[in-house]
Amino acid sequence: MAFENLTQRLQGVFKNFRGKKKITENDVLEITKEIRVALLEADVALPVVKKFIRNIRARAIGVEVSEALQPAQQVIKIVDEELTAILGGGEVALGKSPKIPTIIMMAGLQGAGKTTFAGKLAKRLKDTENARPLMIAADVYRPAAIEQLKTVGKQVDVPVYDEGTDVNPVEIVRHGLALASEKRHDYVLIDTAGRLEIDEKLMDELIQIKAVAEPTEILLVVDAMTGQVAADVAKKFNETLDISGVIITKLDGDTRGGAALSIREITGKPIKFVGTGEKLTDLEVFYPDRMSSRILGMGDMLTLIEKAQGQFDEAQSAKMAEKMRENSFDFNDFIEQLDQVQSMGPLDEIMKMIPGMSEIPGAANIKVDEKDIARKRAMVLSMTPAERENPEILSPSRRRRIAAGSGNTFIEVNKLIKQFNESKKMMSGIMNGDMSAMLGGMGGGKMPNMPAGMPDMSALGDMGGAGMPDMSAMFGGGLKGKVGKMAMNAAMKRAQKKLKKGKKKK
Ligand SMILES: Nc1nc2c(ncn2[C@@H]2O[C@H](COP(=O)(O)OP(=O)(O)OP(=O)(O)O)[C@@H](O)[C@H]2O)c(=O)[nH]1
Repeated sequence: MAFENLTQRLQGVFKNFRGKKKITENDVLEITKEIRVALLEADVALPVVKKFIRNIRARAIGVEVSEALQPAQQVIKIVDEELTAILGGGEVALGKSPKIPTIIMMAGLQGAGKTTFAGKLAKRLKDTENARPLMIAADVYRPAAIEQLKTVGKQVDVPVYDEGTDVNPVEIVRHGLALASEKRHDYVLIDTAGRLEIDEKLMDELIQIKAVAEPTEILLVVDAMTGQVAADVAKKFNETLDISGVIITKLDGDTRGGAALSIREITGKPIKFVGTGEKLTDLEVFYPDRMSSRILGMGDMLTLIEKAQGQFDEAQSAKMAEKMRENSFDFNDFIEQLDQVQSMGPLDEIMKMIPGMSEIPGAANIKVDEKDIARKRAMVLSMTPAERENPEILSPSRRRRIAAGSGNTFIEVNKLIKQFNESKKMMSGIMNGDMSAMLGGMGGGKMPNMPAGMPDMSALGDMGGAGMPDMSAMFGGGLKGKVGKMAMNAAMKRAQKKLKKGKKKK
C-alpha cells in the first residue's frame, strides 16, 4: 500500500512526544524537522514540503493547552488539518453539463492508466447514475490502444466509437460527438493518445480536441508510481490545457505517495478520483481528509464505514447485532456475515483500515489466509442447518463425516467449533457495551490516545455489528505468519482478560 513508509515515519515522530505535558518551541522544531525529512523521502515536491512545514510551525508553536487534548495530540490534529488542506480540503465532485452530453476528456502519458480509468469511470457512471456513456477511441498512434478500449467497453457494457488508426483524432472526436448527440448518450468519455513524454505534437492535438469537444472536464491521469515526474507532468499539462482535475492511478502499489501530496498544491486543481487496482471496480472518490488520516496512520475509518454501509443491508446488520448481543449468533449467521465482509474486499486490506492496527507489532505483515477461511467455510457448509444452529449436537461420528466431506481433519472441525464458541462469548460481551475489551485489545491500550474528533472504535458498534465484531472468529486461525498470529492472539487475550475483569466488577 502506498504511503507505508511515510506513515511509519510519521508515527515514529509522534510517538516520541506522546504523553508530554507541554510541547516547547524546540519540540515543534524537532517534530517538523522530522516531518520534513519524511515528506522529502516520500518524494513530495520541495516547495510543497516547505509550505506545509511553515504552516505547521506557525500553528503549533504556542499551542493552547486544551483540556481535552494532550499537547502531542494537538500537534497531530494540526498536522492532520494541514495535510488535508494540502490535499485539497474537501472533495470535488465530477462536473456535469446542464445539457447532455457531459463531455469528459482524458489526457496523460502513455501507460498512466487512461484507458483503464475510462472503463472505471464509465462503470461508475452506469452504476451510480444509471448513465448511458459513449467512449471515443482517439488514440490512433498505438493500434493496440483502440482494441484495449473496446475490450474495456465490452467488460462494462459501454459502446466505443472508433474509426481505426487512419483518421485524424480530431475528426474522430467530431464524429463521435455527433453520434452521441444523435443517440442521446448522456456522457462522452474521450480517450486520447499518450506519449512516453510530453511533446509539442501531443499537446497541439490535445488543444485541438479540446477546442472541438468543449469538454466539461479535462481529467489528467497520472501514475502515482512516477513520483516527482507525475507532479512535473501535471504542471505542464495544466499550463497547456488548463485541466479541470487530476486522477491518480496505482495508489495501491508500493509507491511512496509523494505525487498525490504534491499535485494539488502544484496545479491548484483537485484530485477527483484515485485508482486502487487493476480491476474496473478499483476506483475511489478522493477525500482529502480521509487520505490524511490514512497517511497519518489513524486508519481509514470513514472509508471502512462507507464501504460497510454500501455493502450491508441495515436491517440485516441490526439483526446480526441483536443475535450477537443475545449470544445466539450461530454458524448460519457466520456464513452470511463472511459473505458480506468478503464482498467488501480482501480481508487484509479491510484489517489495515482499522485504526490502531498499525500499532500492533508486525501488523503490517499480517496476511489473512483466505484459504484457511475457505476451509472453514467448507466445514460449516458441510453441516446441516440444525447443526449450524447448535454445533453442540454434533456427535463425533458426524464431526468425522464433516471433516471428510470438507477435506479437513477431525481435529480441525473440533478446533473450529471451539474457536467459534470462544469468540462468540467475547463478541457478546463487546456487544453488550464492553467496547473497552476490544479497544484495549486492538490498540494495546494506545487507542484512547487518539486525537479528539477521530471516530473511535465504538463506531464499529454503530455499524450494527456489521461484520466486524465476529471477525476474530475468522481470524482466529486465519492469520498467516507467526507475528500476525501472536499479535492477534495477544490482543484477543487482553480483550478477554478485560472482559472477565469487567464481569467481576458487576
Ligand atoms: N495496480 C494498478 N494498476 C493500474 C491502475 N490503473 C491502471 N493500471 C494498469 O496500468 C497499466 C496501464 O494502463 P492503461 O489503462 O493501459 O494505460 P493508458 O494510459 O491507457 O496507456 P496508453 O494507452 O498506452 O496511453 C495496465 O496494466 C493497467 O492494468 C491502478 O489503479 N492500479
